[in-house]
Amino acid sequence: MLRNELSQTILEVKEITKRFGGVEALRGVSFKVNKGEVVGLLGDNGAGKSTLVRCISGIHPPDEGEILIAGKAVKLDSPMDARKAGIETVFQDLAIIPEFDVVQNLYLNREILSTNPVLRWLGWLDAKAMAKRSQKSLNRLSSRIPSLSEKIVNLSGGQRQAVAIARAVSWGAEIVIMDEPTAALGVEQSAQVNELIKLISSQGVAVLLISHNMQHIMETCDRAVVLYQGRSSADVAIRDVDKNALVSLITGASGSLLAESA
Ligand SMILES: Nc1ncnc2c1ncn2[C@@H]1O[C@H](COP(=O)(O)OP(=O)(O)OP(=O)(O)O)[C@@H](O)[C@H]1O
Repeated sequence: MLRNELSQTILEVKEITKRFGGVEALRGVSFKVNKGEVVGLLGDNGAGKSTLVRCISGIHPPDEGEILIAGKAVKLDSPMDARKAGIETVFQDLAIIPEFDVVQNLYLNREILSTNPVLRWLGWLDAKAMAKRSQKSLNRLSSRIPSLSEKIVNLSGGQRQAVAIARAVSWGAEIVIMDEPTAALGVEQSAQVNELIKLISSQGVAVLLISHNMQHIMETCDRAVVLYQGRSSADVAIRDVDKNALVSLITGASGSLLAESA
């Protein structure tokens, strides 16, 4: 049974430390995320959440510590390294181009070239193949995007999130990190994003969710990891806490609460 549990750990962050000059933004942070699990990454302003996400996304190399994917230590020197390791990050700006349509955004920087050798040589894209695969990615997310040829600029905030999440998943992500995915959304669209998160986790994709919205965390996450002044101060199952307890952990009022085995 222990072996089964271990084999389910998709991401492990081990004793990560990151300094910026004299500022120690992360001080030996450790936690695990299992396959298909939704874990909230919580912490007050300046606690170290963004720095930790940047370390896991290959943007900031940590000064000390290790990142393991499926039990194997990985060196993430660039966002491409992280992507190759199965880590996709959906940042708040979503990194989508509003003037491009859904398909163009799903295939940004990884367009499929035409199968015809001459057209391929000329750099022609296989629009049909891209549209087919895009539809598959979006179907997988049961999304309500009206049309693949719709420009992003015409989509709602929730639909844009769906496109960004679909792209992350269609790149074969084992773990998707989402930075405040519902911050700019209304109630109904937030609920749709929550549904998407639950859907991809039910398909085995792990999600690390940064949010200041306790309701969102309570509704969506299985577990929460709390950072306090650059340290992991709590690792709790959501079923064991309520909103007030989470807030106390974030503000440091409850002290440290680390699970024996996350
Ligand atoms: N590039 C940088 N250079 C210097 N200091 C930095 C840099 N990035 C982050 N820090 C510092 O590291 C600490 C952690 O910041 P970080 O942005 O990771 O926190 P956070 O939890 O994401 O906060 P917020 O919720 O406000 O975004 C802060 O003291 C911050 O000032």
